[in-house]
Amino acid sequence: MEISSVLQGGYAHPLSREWQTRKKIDKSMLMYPIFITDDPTASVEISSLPGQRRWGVDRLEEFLGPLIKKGLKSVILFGDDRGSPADDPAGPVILAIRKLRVLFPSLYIACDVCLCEYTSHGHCGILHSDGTINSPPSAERIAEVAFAYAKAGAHCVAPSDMMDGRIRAIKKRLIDEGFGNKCLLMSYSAKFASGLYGPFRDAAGSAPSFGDRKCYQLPPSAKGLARRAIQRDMVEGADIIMVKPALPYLDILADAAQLAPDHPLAAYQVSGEYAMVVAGAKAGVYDLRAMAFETTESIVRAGATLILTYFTPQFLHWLDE
Ligand SMILES: NCc1[nH]cc(CCC(=O)O)c1CC(=O)O
Ligand SMILES: [Zn+2]
Ligand SMILES: [Zn+2]
Repeated sequence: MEISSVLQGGYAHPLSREWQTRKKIDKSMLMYPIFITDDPTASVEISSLPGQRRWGVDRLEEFLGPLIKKGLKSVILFGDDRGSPADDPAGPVILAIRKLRVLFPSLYIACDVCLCEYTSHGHCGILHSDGTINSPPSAERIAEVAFAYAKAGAHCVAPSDMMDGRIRAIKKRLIDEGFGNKCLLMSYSAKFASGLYGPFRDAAGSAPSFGDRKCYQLPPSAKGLARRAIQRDMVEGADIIMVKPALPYLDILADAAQLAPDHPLAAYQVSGEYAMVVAGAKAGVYDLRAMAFETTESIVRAGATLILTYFTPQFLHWLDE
């Protein structure tokens, strides 16, 4: 089947149908990033991300139950486990997907797909012996992991690796396996090599052990590359286009809204943006709530229909006031 003829994966769920329209910030636009660790009983503070924790599978009910009562609609799962492959059936992310589907049938479950949290070198793809990226097998491996998450019950797979060809490889794999009309494909399309991922790399244990990610994540000033990546991913079958980080890249978000007016648009307010807003408030520069709203409303104004943010629990509360 032609990749461009399969649209149903993008609106198979009531929540992904909501993301098809642009509007003011509301609870359905918030996707909460959570870190699943391999110790099932763990609940461990992440010092670089104030207020956020790593959670074991057995603790998810007490953690998410109250948030779902307040209106949490969706989460995106990140795993950290250098000792086992990303698609290990007993790995933390797959166990969490299965558990959440049973515990909270209405919760929309997206999964970040990458290799860096699971490889010894901490890079997002498979490397040649000289340390450069080997794209074709990387895309195939990423597609295999994405399919494993879809099969476990994920509503959405979201590759953050930035390997060339992975969107086509994943979409094709989902279609070939009969998941084309069930699982949404959200592409981290315009993902920049940013200094704002530091707290996340701490949390997920995914800092590269040598070198950096500049050969696959985009140079911060490369507007043209970002536009080409967005257009490429639309052609390859992405159901949602994402820009990441959010606040320093609002022009890219506005470009994406213009290049992809018919796609839902996601923005990732990343770990360093969150840490920055919290730190500024703590230093008395501004009020936390006011600045959380200002930054998020700016992201929506630039064109986002979906926001991945660590402020989600606080917004669920603030939006009720
Ligand atoms: N591919 C790994 C990944 N997936 C999401 C983030 C960043 C998320 C955040 O900072 O909140 C990163 C870090 C990176 O690429 O270095
Ligand atoms: Zn990742
Ligand atoms: Zn990665």
